[in-house]
Amino acid sequence: MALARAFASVASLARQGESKLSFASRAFATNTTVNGVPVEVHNEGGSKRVVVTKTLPGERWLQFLINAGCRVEVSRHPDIILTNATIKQLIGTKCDGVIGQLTEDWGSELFEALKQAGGKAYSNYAVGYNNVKVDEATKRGIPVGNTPGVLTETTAELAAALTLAAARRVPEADVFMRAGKYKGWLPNLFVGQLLQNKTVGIIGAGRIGAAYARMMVEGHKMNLVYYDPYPNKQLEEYILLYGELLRYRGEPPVACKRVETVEEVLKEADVVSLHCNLDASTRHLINAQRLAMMKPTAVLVNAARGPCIDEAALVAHLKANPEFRCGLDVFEDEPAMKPGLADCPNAVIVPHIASASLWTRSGMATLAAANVAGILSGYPVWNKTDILGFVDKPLAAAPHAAPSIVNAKELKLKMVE
Ligand SMILES: O=C(O)[C@H](O)CO
Repeated sequence: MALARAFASVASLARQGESKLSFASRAFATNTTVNGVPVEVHNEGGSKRVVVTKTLPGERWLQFLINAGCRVEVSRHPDIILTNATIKQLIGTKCDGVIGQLTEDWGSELFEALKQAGGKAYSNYAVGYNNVKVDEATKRGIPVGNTPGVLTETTAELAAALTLAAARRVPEADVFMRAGKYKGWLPNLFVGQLLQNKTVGIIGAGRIGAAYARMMVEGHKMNLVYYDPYPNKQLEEYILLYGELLRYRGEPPVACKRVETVEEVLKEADVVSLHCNLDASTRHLINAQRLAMMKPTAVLVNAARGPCIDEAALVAHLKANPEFRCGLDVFEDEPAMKPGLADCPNAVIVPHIASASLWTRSGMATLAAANVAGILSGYPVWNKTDILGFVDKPLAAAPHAAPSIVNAKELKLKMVE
């Protein structure tokens, strides 16, 4: 405990030191326009030009770029989703690196513009990169960064929040209260589903899926059934040990089972949460046929990517099965919803906020900046799962590396040993 407290106070002192530094850099920011697009400029005299397409949270990320000698231009364009035309205006004729958003279309057009401007690095401000055609970047020799490791618990927590909110009908009850409809306690008012001792299913047992599974198994003593092409031995061992603890305490143990097909998860689980990447094999992974296999009282959660679910089929299923519930953080035609979804009281819907904790969003900014700064500084690629050295340690102690470059192998970039 004492050690943990000491560590926390050192980390907090380090953070205070950093924010003093960064207030200074914020104070020196100036506003200008680039090809008609308003931008905020930091470290005006920096020799490398880095464009950031949206304002990012936190301060530490800026220091990574400034320390690497970058002039940083942050777009102040009022549109929430920038068009390729606007991004090309921002890139202009000389640009060394870009930090872009998951809402942008990073394909041949933008990577060609970046290449023509002398660009050497791109980082997505996200762990997912289905908006990036990585082969188009690789073809042009441009490393592509992403931000793994800081979203895990935050995203899993939101998936768990959606699960509970859907199972226990929290938003419906909230709306009812605000409408002044509550006239007194009733045995049948907003009766939902108990999770304890039921079965949670996950599709995709990577970092986020496993964190969610642990939360649901440990928090609610649920059994786990999962589908993933690869077994997650760590997760299985964790649940086995937790089961042993329960057995030792005289309680029924929890069980964990990996199955060969998505269908087995859907048929067996009371709650199913998606934690897969979006690619051709997972587009409409959940369709009308598979929805029909699920229990009529099941809860379906998606904090991965919208197109993993055929959303029109889901709307039809929600309407036909009022006891079926879903919790959605992402949508097939984001930011739009399929017609009818907003009218389904059995759907809990939030605007892609699974990673929206301050620590995570600041950490994502730091990793994205460290990716671009690292590549522009000629550093090797970190290629390890422990990225806390970039986000939580004093800045001076951060590794001299680019934390996560998804096409590092294809580009034969040097890795940290
Ligand atoms: O891929 C990501 O990083 C998330 O979807 C952002 O919330």
